[in-house]
Amino acid sequence: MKWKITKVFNFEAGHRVWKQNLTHGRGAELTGRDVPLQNKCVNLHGHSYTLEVTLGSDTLSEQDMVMDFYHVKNALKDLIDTMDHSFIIDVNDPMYEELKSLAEKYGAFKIFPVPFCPTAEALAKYFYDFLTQKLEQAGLLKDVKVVSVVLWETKTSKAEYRPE
Ligand SMILES: Nc1nc2c(c(=O)[nH]1)N=C([C@H](O)[C@H](O)COP(=O)(O)OP(=O)(O)OP(=O)(O)O)CN2
Repeated sequence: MKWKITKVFNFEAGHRVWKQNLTHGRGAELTGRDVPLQNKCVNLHGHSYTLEVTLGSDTLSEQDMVMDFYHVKNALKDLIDTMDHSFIIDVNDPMYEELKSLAEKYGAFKIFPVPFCPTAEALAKYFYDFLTQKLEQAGLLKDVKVVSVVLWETKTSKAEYRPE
């Protein structure tokens, strides 16, 4: 694609990687047996997420833009506002029902249910699919595509989803 633009978003959210399995998961062979393994990401914890959304096009609009950054921001604004300060939880997580009833009982925290373990990889795809659907609904997909979504979970860890 000839042009690419990137918009960056920040939000805070909690989650837990209930599927983390450092002992038997992919790559376990790379960590020495003598290293004490702690699946610390199964704990409820939070991140200051940074989301980088890249759109691309081979043509520019009448305004000489791929798309105004303002519109990119607004396409994701409601979703980001909803996820901000929420607890992102997999509906398949064994703790889901209990955490959901706690959230309902006390009304003290909002949960954001998703149908997958909320790793950075899976969340990056979630944002990709959401934005692609928005572009499709607006009839924009013939001109503009989502090129990639990068999600920073910590200062040292990010995941990228780029299907092509
Ligand atoms: N491939 C993935 N691995 C891990 C994910 C993930 O989404 N994808 N997530 C986690 C945890 O959520 C964790 O909070 C982040 O992991 P990690 O980078 O290991 O965090 P640290 O702060 O310990 O990193 P340091 O660089 O050692 O400070 C786990 N793995």
